[in-house]
Amino acid sequence: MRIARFSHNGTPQYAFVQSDKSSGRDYLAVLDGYPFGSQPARPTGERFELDGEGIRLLAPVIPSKIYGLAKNYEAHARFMHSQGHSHEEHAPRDMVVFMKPSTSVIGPDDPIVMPSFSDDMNFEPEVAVVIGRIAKNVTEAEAMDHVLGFTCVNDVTLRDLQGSDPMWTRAKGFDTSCPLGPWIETDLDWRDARISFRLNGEDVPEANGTTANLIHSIPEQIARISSFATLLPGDVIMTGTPNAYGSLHPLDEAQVTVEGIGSLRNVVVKGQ
Ligand SMILES: CC(=O)CC(=O)C(=O)O
Repeated sequence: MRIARFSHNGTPQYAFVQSDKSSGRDYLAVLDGYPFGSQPARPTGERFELDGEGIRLLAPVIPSKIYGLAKNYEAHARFMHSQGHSHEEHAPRDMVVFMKPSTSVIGPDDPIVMPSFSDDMNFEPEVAVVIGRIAKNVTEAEAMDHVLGFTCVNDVTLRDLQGSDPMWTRAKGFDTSCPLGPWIETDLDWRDARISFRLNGEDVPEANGTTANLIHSIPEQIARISSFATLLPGDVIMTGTPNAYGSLHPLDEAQVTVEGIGSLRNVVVKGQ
């Protein structure tokens, strides 16, 4: 099932994304509430065409917290090293977790604003986990019961500041650094979710990968993070960049695709 957050003439609402087989069109079946918690939201009967007038998809959640995994794929760790962005040739054995603030989140088709204080902005396509139920000290075996679903994320990173600042707070936490969407897919094969990236409509095969190659699995990530912080409904975990990253410049179109979810598209604009 696909759960989208959208606005119709400015009012944000949740909906199931449904395909009408006879017309071949996609619809938003409006829900009577929030898709988290013990009372499941139900369709109200109202529906809109997905590409209808006045309809805009929004980031599927406004998380209280966004965690990110760094160097969670061996291919990515090796790529970072080959670019001179990391001293270590291999991925660290221990999990490396960082955060982005909620103000970094943007939705599908929202602009990524390249800050004037950076000359080196990179895309990082990833699978994002959306938490559905409070998770505190959960085991790996229990972890997936706390997940609502999955979405696409672009962990946009200012590589120059990642090297020069003592922390990654600016490099990974600036406004618009977390494009998220297009919706939450609840039925993903998360053990082998295929990630790909297109830049200005062209495939970037060296950025592609699959969650089958994760070093720390999704249940392991949830268990570890919930051992030091309470994960709330709507919180997001970015599971890691599978492979190469690359540069983004003003006017570039960045498109993250996860097979079984869909595509997240954003255009870069120059900031102040
Ligand atoms: C150091 C990084 O930027 C690595 C990262 O974010 C990743 O996904 O891996």
